[in-house]
Amino acid sequence: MSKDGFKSGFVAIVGRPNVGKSTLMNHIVGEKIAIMSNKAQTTRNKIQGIYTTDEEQIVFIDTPGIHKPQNSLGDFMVKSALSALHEADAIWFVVNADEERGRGDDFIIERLKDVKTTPVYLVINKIDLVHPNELLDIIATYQGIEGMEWAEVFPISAKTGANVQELIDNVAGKLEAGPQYFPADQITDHPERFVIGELIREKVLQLTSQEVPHSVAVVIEKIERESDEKIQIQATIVVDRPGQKSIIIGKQGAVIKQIGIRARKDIERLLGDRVNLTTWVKVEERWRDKPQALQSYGYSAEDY
Ligand SMILES: Nc1nc2c(ncn2[C@@H]2O[C@H](COP(=O)(O)OP(=O)(O)OP(=O)(O)O)[C@@H](O)[C@H]2O)c(=O)[nH]1
Repeated sequence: MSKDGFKSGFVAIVGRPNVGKSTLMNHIVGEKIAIMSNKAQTTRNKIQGIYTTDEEQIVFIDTPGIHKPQNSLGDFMVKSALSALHEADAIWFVVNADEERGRGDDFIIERLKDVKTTPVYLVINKIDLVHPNELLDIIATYQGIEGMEWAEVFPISAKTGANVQELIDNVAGKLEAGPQYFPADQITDHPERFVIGELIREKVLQLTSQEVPHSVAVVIEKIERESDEKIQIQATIVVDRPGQKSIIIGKQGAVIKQIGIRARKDIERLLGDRVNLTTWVKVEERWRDKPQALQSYGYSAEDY
């Protein structure tokens, strides 16, 4: 649900193995991570954790494609990892204060140089293991790298929590107004389901301007892997008047076709896979008055 003044966005966390990404996630979102990482890996760009307050929601994503040596990657993997980075609102590049900058770090920095539009944070973790006097020298080894500019530099300790809240607050300050993609306390088997619905809903609203009220609901009926590189998604757009249905469908289906094309592009970026999206429009009169309908469309009664 969109709330007035609510902000949301996506933060991609990258860094070579063992720098403490999971520990950082754990510190930020606690137990929820265990639930997230137990989920079958249907997507390549995994949602790692979700941080929600009354004012904002940050969805943390992992882009495994960027961590692997290039020769073992298909073009598609690289592209999808990179497009996820471009689409994120911020990137946290996590390094280890206790170890020298190495090839694994440089490999990722090379990829990050291509990301021009998203702010990249240098997050120096494990500062509890080094003397504060050493910090400036450590930071210096990451500065002045040609073609790489850090939007912010944050020394932290994921283990003790030092400076982590400051890091979160800083990135939250950069987010734009947006919907609460996930319920604050509920992580489902398919955490992407809600976001996918919101992406489709957004396209409906964009393409029908004022003619279709914000109350339109999108139900994701099915998310199924069709092949190694393709996911089948079936969505139903629910409206409460036949007139709205014809607006959404448009002349000879022109509008619904555009909705599908635009939503599919965004969903592909989110999931890092190709998507086959089918959308239906259904009229359910006064669905918002029916508690049962509300529940099946993913809203709880308190939302209205
Ligand atoms: N002292 C200290 N140890 C830390 C800190 N953050 C993480 N560690 C330790 O570093 C090790 C690696 O941490 P992980 O969180 O598993 O690292 P990761 O980056 O998620 O590693 P991969 O899952 O392999 O990518 C663990 O033993 C952590 O306990 C920190 O701030 N200080």
